[in-house]
Amino acid sequence: MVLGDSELAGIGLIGLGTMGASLALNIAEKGFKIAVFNRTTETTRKFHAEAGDLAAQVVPCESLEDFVAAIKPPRSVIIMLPAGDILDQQIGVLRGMLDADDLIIDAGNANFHDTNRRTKEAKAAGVPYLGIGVSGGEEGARHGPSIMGGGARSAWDRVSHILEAISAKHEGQACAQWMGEGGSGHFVKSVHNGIEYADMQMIAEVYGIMRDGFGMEAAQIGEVFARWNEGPLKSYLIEISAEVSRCSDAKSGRPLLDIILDRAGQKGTGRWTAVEALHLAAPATVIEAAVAARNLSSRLDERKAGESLFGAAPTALDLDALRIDALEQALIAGKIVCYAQGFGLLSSASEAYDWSLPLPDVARVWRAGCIIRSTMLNDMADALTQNPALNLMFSDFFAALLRDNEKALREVVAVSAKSGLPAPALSAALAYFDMMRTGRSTANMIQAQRDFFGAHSFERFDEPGAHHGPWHKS
Ligand SMILES: NC(=O)C1=CN([C@@H]2O[C@H](COP(=O)(O)OP(=O)(O)OC[C@H]3O[C@@H](n4cnc5c(N)ncnc54)[C@H](OP(=O)(O)O)[C@@H]3O)[C@@H](O)[C@H]2O)C=CC1
Ligand SMILES: O=C(CO)[C@H](O)[C@H](O)COP(=O)(O)O
Repeated sequence: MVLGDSELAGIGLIGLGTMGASLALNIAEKGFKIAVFNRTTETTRKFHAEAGDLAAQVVPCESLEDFVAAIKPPRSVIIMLPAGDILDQQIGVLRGMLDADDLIIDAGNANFHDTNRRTKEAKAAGVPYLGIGVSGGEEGARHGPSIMGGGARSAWDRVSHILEAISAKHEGQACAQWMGEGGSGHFVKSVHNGIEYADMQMIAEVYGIMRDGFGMEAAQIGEVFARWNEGPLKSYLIEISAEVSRCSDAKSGRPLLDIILDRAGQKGTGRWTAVEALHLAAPATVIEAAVAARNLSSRLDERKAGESLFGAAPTALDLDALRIDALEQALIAGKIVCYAQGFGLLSSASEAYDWSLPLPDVARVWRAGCIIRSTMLNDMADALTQNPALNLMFSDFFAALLRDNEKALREVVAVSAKSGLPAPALSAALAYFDMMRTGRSTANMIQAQRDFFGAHSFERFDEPGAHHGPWHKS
């Protein structure tokens, strides 16, 4: 296939799966001619055949050679494949066919350590590389995702007009931004996903209280979520929780939610976030609890064995013991804590990796297009603009909101604990809140124990320096 100059595409995309296909159509729709390639040729043909009016903007390629030849140099190529070795293999093959100034953009989810490595490898080879996080699922990719860029600024500037054009807009502002060097964009996306896990888990916990504690039907629960979506919790995840709760199964006529197996999948992004939080000693306990809850959910047989052994927890709640409103308020408080931890983690990483992550801009980029978009993120952007270094929980706006809702979080965690209804993420949020407002903690006991068994020393309130105890060991 030999194309004339005017027929060449301005950009290329490899991987026409859920995200890649939607992103390619979005790019085409915004007026950029795009060459596409997919491992399975049939998918490329089908994609082009179904592109409708946009087909003219798409150059379908059945070989990588044709794909490379179809893009105008210096080329920009987006790769939208599963994370890991697959990506390294694709980069390896592609790089061998590209020119030195051709830009490769990994737009899939990636462990930021891998992106750091790939960026270094690209730099050593003198070729440009970007790792960008894209959020919004299939719909977002098609009509406007949130985009978190990472890599050399000069490489970002080459394609920023395209990425901004295809991104979601919040009050006219593009939700696409360069976050910093190397793997920073993928790190921000990873934390986005960690927060996504935590938001989803906390919603699932209040769903459990309504289902198992209050004995509410899925449709009734859906009405509650829909109502909450008109208040401070207004967000995409609450909106879709209402929708999935109200959905019926065509086959059985039952609520679809009631026949979905309670075993959560995961592709690893939440785990990457939790692992990195531990690595950086940044408390992200709500995210960690959410990742653990997914891991635990997959142990279906073990959970069933546990139920046979210990009996299911007594779950029936006295409706008077808890108000539905308290669940909404608990979610508000839990959400604030979770985001405070998420932004704290970003701040720790920014310092550790010398990134200068623009935290207010992270909040801004998350306001539209992405899975965790919510009205609260607008207030977070404002609070972080005032003071990006301050724990979000301590900002005037969120401190006031926490004061109003903390009691309900405590009430919900206490009642669920007493009733045997698991609420690990909400409990983690409450424990963090309580620890963060305890000036005199119990770590003096830990220090004494450490010094006792390992001569690790401790500090004193009344004297500087390192001290040892007069421990009498037998
Ligand atoms: N789904 C989502 O909501 C989101 C996904 N992402 C990320 O986007 C990326 C793509 O995800 P998604 O579109 O959902 O995935 P899909 O499973 O829908 O598509 C995967 C794509 O990768 C191709 N592929 C798989 N294995 C190979 C291989 N060994 N060599 C070459 N091509 C291969 C597939 O080609 P073939 O047709 O030949 O199988 C297909 O085009 C991932 O990194 C994911 O984490 C990011 C944000 C949201
Ligand atoms: O990045 C995403 C959303 O933002 C993807 O949908 C991702 O796959 C979600 O993570 P998991 O599969 O682990 O639930």
